[in-house]
Amino acid sequence: MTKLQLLPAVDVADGLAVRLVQGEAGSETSYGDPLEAALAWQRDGAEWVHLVDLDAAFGRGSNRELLASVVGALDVDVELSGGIRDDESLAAALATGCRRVNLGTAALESPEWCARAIAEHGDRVAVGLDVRGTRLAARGWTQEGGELYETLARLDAEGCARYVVTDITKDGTLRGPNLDLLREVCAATPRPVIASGGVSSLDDIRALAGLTGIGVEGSIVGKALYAGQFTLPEALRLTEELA
Ligand SMILES: O=C(O)c1ccccc1N[C@@H]1O[C@H](COP(=O)(O)O)[C@@H](O)[C@H]1O
Repeated sequence: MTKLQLLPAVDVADGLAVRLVQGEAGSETSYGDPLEAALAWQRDGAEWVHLVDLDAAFGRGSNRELLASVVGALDVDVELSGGIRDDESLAAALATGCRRVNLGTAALESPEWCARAIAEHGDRVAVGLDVRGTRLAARGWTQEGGELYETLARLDAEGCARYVVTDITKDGTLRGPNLDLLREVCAATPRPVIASGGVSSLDDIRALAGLTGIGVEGSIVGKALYAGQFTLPEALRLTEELA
């Protein structure tokens, strides 16, 4: 079995590391300094950190300089997302030295711009497919963004290298990942998929590792780590054992 990558999440709102429930603004629990959180994941053995500017995703502000300083302080790969929607924000995000950026709203609202970004930057661009049922969500998950499988077909045709698939209804709930959704998305695209939303236990990590053969490359883990459901070293050890 291929080793499942784990991407501990650091979502930032108003300068603090937070976790939301189902992406709802105002539902956050705060976990302090984002740099401390990211460095803790790195010390615990993370090979990736998933770093999100929630204020930029909601269109209510920006933590751009803070996130750039977090990326600069880390030695591990960073997937950076939130508010990357035009040439200027894309250039600034890539200039942080992150390994890749994750486009959400722009992939749905500015398909031509997104296609150009994919063509220019290859696998430094992933697209986040934030899903309720089979409908996509944009702008901090507050706006309707079209049909999942139509969008996936379009992005595949444009050469999108990778997808980050979040079941919004699971995110931050500790209710387990949506394995059926992941199976369906993997059946619909040949490109690798990063799973996101709902991970609550080492059994969930085991179940996700069981999907590497069909295209699940990794999983974002957020609330479960912050809430102490398991530790990152335990989860990393499990992915090694299962590989
Ligand atoms: O990650 C979250 O918990 C989250 C919650 C609510 C809205 C967005 C969220 N995250 C990520 O934001 C980017 C999308 O940003 P944009 O649409 O490109 O500005 C994407 O990674 C979402 O998964």
